[in-house]
Amino acid sequence: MNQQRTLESYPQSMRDEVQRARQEVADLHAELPRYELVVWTAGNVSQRVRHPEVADGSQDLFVIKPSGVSYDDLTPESMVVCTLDGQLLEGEHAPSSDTAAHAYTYEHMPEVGGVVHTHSTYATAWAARGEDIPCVLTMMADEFGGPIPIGPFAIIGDDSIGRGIVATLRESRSPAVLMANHGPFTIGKDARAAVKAAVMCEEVARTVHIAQQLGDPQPIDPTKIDSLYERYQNVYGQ
Ligand SMILES: O=C(CO)[C@@H](O)[C@H](O)COP(=O)(O)O
Repeated sequence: MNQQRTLESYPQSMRDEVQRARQEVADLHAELPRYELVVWTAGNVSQRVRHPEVADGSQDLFVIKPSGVSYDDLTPESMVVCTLDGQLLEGEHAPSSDTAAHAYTYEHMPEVGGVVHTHSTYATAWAARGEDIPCVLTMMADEFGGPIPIGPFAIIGDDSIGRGIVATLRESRSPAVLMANHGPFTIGKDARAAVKAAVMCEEVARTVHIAQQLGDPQPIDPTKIDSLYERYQNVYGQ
């Protein structure tokens, strides 16, 4: 009989990594209301936990927010641990309603270590319009390497949203996708990078919207976008 796996069946090194991820994901959720990216319980953050002894990723897990729990009540202990097929492995609460989307993204993009979903106002307004955010700011070239793409309309409940995220982001350098009529999903090497992408996505969505009210924003030459992206991704910072 197929034994129901539990976290206890993983080595201590993995359980230690899961505990660290619980703390990081709980802490990072505070950034979403702090940057006014969510209202009530909307939005969610997750982080992949790579199995230290199985390099092919097949035994990775991820830690995600519990569904519908107030941000004020989120703690490391309330976070939910899931397998890459989106099944609950450990947790007292039901996982986020977007768990399938996060799981599909981790399963099909092994380089992704963090996923974030928000309903931030300006990015979601662009998602409602069904239009890519054009790359007219150096900050967009830096962080997104080009336009922020629109993804397909997909209804929550199966892996449709995840499929749309992966299909869109595989064709773009952007770590953000605006799922049509829904809102932004972002990815990163870890959850903190995905949260940063969500913050920057909302910032440029607002600025480009304002620019369009003032006139016609001027596109940036693609070679300049490449140069800006390479610098920011490989030189900027410490
Ligand atoms: O977009 C949706 C629902 O359409 C979700 O992202 C909710 O806004 C947050 O759900 P939980 O993570 O609390 O289940």
